[in-house]
Amino acid sequence: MLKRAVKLQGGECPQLLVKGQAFPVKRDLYLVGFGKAVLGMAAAAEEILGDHLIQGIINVPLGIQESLQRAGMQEMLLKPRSKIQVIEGAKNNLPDAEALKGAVAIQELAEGLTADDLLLVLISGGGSALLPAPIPPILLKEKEELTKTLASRGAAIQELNIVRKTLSLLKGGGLARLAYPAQVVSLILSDVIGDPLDIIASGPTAASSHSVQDCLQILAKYNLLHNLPQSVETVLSSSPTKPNAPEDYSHVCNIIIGSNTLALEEAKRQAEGLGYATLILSAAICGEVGCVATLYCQLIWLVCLGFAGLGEGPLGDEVRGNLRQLVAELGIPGLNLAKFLQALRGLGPERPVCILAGGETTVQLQGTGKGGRNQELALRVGLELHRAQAAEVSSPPGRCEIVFLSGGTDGQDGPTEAAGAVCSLELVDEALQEGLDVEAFLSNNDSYTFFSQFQGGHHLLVTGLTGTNVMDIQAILIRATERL
Ligand SMILES: Nc1ncnc2c1ncn2[C@@H]1O[C@H](COP(=O)(O)OP(=O)(O)OP(=O)(O)O)[C@@H](O)[C@H]1O
Ligand SMILES: O=C(O)[C@H](O)CO
Repeated sequence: MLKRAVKLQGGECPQLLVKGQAFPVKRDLYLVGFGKAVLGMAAAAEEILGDHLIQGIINVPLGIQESLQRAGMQEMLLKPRSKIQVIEGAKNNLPDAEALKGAVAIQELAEGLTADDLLLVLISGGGSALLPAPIPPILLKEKEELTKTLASRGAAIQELNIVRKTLSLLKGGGLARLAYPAQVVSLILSDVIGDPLDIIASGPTAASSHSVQDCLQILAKYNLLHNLPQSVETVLSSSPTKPNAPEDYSHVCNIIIGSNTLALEEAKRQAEGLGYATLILSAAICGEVGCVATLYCQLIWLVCLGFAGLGEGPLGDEVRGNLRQLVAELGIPGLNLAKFLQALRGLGPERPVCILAGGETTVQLQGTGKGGRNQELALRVGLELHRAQAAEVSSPPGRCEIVFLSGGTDGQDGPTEAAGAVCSLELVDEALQEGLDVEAFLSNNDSYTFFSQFQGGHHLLVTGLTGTNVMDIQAILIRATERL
């Protein structure tokens, strides 16, 4: 994605070109980065920048270089004798001493820049844990404990990162302020619904749209306000001790070079190239995984009804009513369901249909099994389709072939080596023939174990680390299997 967005134009005064915007490289070009996908971004950037790059520092997840090396993904690794220093840390996405060391090094580099320098900042998901910079006297351990407790109490990423920004020297625009007066150009892979610049990796180069009040409200919401460490009380009660620097961000340009929306648009182009009539439902799918599975099943049923010429009848009306209720329950931001359903009406059985969507579901873990939200979603869709078919007491209206895929774009899904999984209408029956009870696996959140066993693991989606991280993607393929 970075190679598509970034070019360097040489000459008397080199220009960094990013998605049509030009930034003069007046003197020296520096690079910093932090996030799960930043190593691959830095490898691409290094190739483009060549000798123009003076120095770089990137903070990446512990062990990522070794795992990419083992996977033979050389294009995601820096060249030998690279000018970019790599610091690995934040094991299990939690800030640690190594990540703190890297954050200090990045802070020192930024503070030393002049008005003639250009700082390229590479940001991706996982960046918050990889750029810890607690405002003194807050200790790293205190900040880590606070954010871990918030997460365990169900705080959304937006809430987590508002608290992180308030307690950080570098988040919430702090890095950009420290880099002043250098030109700052941030290249961002968004892993947050809606691509909010000041929430992605806690917005180190974006003006924060939140206040200490917002932070206090979040801490109160999760019953944390009255047992905070003294250091956190001190910071919250005094005006944030950010370095004196201009409040304006005219020296900063934040550019999203990868997002779920961009990924879905590319997937749409690919699907249409394969002959599918393709629609994008949303890049903001959110909510409990079971409810989202029901939403997808109802959508699939509506397409099958349409193929059978029953879409405009009472059955179709019933399904559309269910969809409106589910979308309202999930609270999917920006989804215009009426417009989507209107577009769906235009699809007939003469062409196979592809429905694309993306975002991040939530899974309330009840069991002790192994899995991820994408594998769980695929298994739940398989079960929902089976139940809908049983309720229809026949095969789906109009005899359709259905395939559902859900995958994490970073190539990982939960603590497994799978990125996600694929299911079909026949999954539950075929599993039963192998003695596998889908409901039992789901009740134990054990989707990985199921897909590893079912049909020799062929329904597991295993991509390896992809070098990007723009949340999760779902693809639904529906084909009429007989002339209607
Ligand atoms: N056994 C399981 N079954 C279903 N979902 C699980 C299971 N174990 C963990 N999860 C879910 O996986 C999610 C963690 O996924 P993952 O490790 O891919 O990190 P992530 O949240 O996607 O991080 P990033 O956004 O940086 O990639 C958690 O939200 C958790 O609910
Ligand atoms: O690092 C983070 O804050 C999350 O991945 C959201 O960007």
